[in-house]
Amino acid sequence: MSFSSDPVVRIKNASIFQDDKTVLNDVNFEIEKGEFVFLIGRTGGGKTSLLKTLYADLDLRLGEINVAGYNIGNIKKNEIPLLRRKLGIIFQDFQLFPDRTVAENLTFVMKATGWKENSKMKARQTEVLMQVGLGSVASKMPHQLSGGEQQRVVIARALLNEPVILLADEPTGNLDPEVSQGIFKLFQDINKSGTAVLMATHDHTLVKNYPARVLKCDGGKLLDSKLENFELSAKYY
Ligand SMILES: Nc1ncnc2c1ncn2[C@@H]1O[C@H](COP(=O)(O)OP(=O)(O)OP(=O)(O)O)[C@@H](O)[C@H]1O
Repeated sequence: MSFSSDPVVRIKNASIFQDDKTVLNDVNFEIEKGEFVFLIGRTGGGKTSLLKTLYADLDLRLGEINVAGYNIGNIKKNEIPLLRRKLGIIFQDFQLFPDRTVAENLTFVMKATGWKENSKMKARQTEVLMQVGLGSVASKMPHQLSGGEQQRVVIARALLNEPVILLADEPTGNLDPEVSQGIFKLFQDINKSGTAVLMATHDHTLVKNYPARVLKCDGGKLLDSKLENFELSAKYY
């Protein structure tokens, strides 16, 4: 059972694996409702693996992880879609279907997560598209949108089910600096409205300019700026 004051993410003594290799050892942290947290570290340091473990894409073999009230260590296969309904996942692997309109892309996710009534689906789509600053793109194909607009649609899709936390892997990667700024501002706005954010990034300018808690994958350990000071400058990640 989960209570409204419980952290959104709670990790105790967990190890993160890729195949038989331990990527991170003895990971411990909590993320509270509405918190904003950066996840940094060198390429191959384990950011993506950690995020994938949180949404039950990688098995948890050691330690305890609780996400949005689900115990990831013993989650059943048929509970995984229910867990993911509570999360907004923004990953390179989850791009838009190129052969479907924006509305069809959103409808696909909604049907897969239990939405049935067309009128309600349409209303919610309009809401989330407005929230990400896109008024009139529902009937467009992804290729008719700029990279930044496509990323906004991906974020809108992640918001459809009012997630308690957004898990984002390099959401501003591959975008011009100015467009990245706009996307980052959108994450800030979403966070201000109460959704927690865990964002993996290599963009040291963002991390430097926006004071927030930082978790850093560093040599198989996860450091937490809440507990210790560490170097944030670019040359270290
Ligand atoms: N599918 C996979 N199968 C086996 N090993 C993998 C797989 N994906 C990643 N790894 C390994 O796991 C380790 C952690 O990789 P991970 O992708 O989590 O790091 P990262 O910090 O997200 O890196 P990047 O910043 O480049 O995205 C690396 O040594 C990587 O080679």
